[in-house]
Amino acid sequence: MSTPVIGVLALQGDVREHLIALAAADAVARPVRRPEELAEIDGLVIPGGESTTISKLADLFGMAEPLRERIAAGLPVYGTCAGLIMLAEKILDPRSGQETFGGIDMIVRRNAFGRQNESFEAGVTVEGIEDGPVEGVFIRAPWVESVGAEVEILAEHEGHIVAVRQGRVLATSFHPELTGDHRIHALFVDMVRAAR
Ligand SMILES: NC(=O)CC[C@H](N)C(=O)O
Repeated sequence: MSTPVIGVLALQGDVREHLIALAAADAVARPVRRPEELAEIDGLVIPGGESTTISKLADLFGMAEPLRERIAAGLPVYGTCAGLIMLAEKILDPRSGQETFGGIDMIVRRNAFGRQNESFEAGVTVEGIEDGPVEGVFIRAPWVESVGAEVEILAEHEGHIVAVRQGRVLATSFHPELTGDHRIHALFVDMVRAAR
């Protein structure tokens, strides 16, 4: 089978780190900014950054609606941090005008672990990831406040949900793309392969 092509939503955030991690996990990775580029990818990563900005730019670039539709139609997606927020059905504390793409039946709380200076790293045991915990880098990280019946909880940190999966959509509160450990990207690449 040919190598899957995975886009990284390149409106704002740590796009480059995801491109590198995906390539290391044996995918063809490319930045995606325009609606027509969605037709050329087998899966999509929504990076970490600032979800209010990503939301605004997605509207401006005409990406919000096409993306919502592709995700609802089964496009495999992985969101980290701000990307996790963009995949929620509901944000507890949205900024005005902040909208999400949906994909996971969950309610998230932005900046739940504290502000920038309260960023931290911690080992996180993730369901389905072998060979020990991953290094969780939490930067103004959200947590998942609650999930619907279809959502699998893959990891918790201090009693808060920090990794989830619903069908072909995966999300983590933390940033594996910043660690050089590509196991979670490899899991996502496997999900994309299985969906083809
Ligand atoms: N590291 C991050 O992606 C931070 C997310 C940011 N706090 C937001 O609400 O979008």
